[in-house]
Amino acid sequence: MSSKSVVLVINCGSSSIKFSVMQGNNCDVMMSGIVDNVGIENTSMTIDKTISINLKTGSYEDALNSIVRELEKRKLSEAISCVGHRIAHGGEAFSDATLINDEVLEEITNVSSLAPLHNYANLEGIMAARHIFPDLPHVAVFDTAFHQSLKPEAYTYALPQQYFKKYGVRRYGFHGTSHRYVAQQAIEQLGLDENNSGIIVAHLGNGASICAVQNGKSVDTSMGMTPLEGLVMGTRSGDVDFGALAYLADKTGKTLDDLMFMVNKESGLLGISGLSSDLRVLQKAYEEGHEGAQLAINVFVHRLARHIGGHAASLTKLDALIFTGGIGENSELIRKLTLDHLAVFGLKIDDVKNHIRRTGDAEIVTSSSSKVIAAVIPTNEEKMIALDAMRVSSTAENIAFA
Ligand SMILES: Nc1ncnc2c1ncn2[C@@H]1O[C@H](COP(=O)(O)OP(=O)(O)O)[C@@H](O)[C@H]1O
Ligand SMILES: CC(=O)OP(=O)(O)O
Ligand SMILES: [Mg+2]
Repeated sequence: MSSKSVVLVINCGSSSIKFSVMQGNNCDVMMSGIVDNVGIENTSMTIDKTISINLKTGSYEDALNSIVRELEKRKLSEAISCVGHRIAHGGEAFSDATLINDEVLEEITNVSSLAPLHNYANLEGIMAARHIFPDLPHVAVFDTAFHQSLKPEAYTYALPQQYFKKYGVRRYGFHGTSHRYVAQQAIEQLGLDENNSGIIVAHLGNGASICAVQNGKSVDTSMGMTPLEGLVMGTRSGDVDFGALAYLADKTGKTLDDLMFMVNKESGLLGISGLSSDLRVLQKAYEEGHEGAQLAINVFVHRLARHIGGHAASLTKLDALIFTGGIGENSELIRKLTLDHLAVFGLKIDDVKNHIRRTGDAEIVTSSSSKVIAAVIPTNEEKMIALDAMRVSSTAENIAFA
């Protein structure tokens, strides 16, 4: 491997580290993997979806060191030129990817209580990686950055303004790296005009959100101050009347922590179906007539369609609706039910195109008479993070990526 020509991308979750090593010139993936159960029992690493290794349970740094040993075996660690880190929340401080230094770390720490489930783990990853690779540039890529273009009317909660001014309580939005990547791909692959286009991206994974993209910029999004607002998700409730939760607290004696756990971990597809948060399981049960699975999928689709309709109102025109994420890319059923629900916008699904296996490029799933195009575009957050890491570190450190 030629010297300094690859990028390491790290995404530290609450108990996992996802990583990718990419070639700097074309972002081809040379190695990728995940360490599961970091800091708990049964820590294990899976590499390239095929190799499974049991690890001694330890800290994030121990887990990262195990990853580095695997990189060394493949003679990749010497070639790393920069490290890109996914950070969920950047608050109002960051509207673009940023080279990490002590000041930036402090800023990230300051906003981390806004997304505690994600940011503290992200921070642990940065600390460990900086310790292991002290001489490399580390770049933070924020989920929230793409949504910093939202106007006050889109990000303001109708609460007393003092809470925004004093505590930063406002909508921030998430999955921005995915929305940005997919919107760029949609403009390129569907031949849209970057300066006159309206796109809605539906990122549907375990976490799910909608983004309205006008002329390449985010103008509205369904997640809020935390990644809880908006769509029905695997285990998250999405929108719910706060009055309902206050009533529940009163009736059951549940504390705020109990309720936070319920709406984040026990709700969504899992809570409604009583069966699973995994859409593959629910689809099978739906076909077999399981009432909970049918209700969960119907509520998911209803909420999704309603948010798509609402987000369309934040655009000046609607050219395309793009499905992405594990569900958006793979679930023929969810796309079919959602597009049928959206007939009011003149969307018409083509069942044959919707059924065709995905290839990696934009694939249109609507018929030629549909007033709006709907397409599937696979997301690639890791690639976007790698591109950002190279862009930011090459400017800052004068590195050329061959
Ligand atoms: N072939 C498939 N058909 C339907 N749903 C799928 C399929 N493959 C993955 N999914 C769903 O995608 C979701 C996970 O999405 P993903 O984007 O991988 O999640 P994460 O947000 O954790 O990255 C799960 O609900 C899973 O059931
Ligand atoms: C912000 C967020 O919801 O992320 P994820 O989908 O990875 O949970
Ligand atoms: Mg994902």
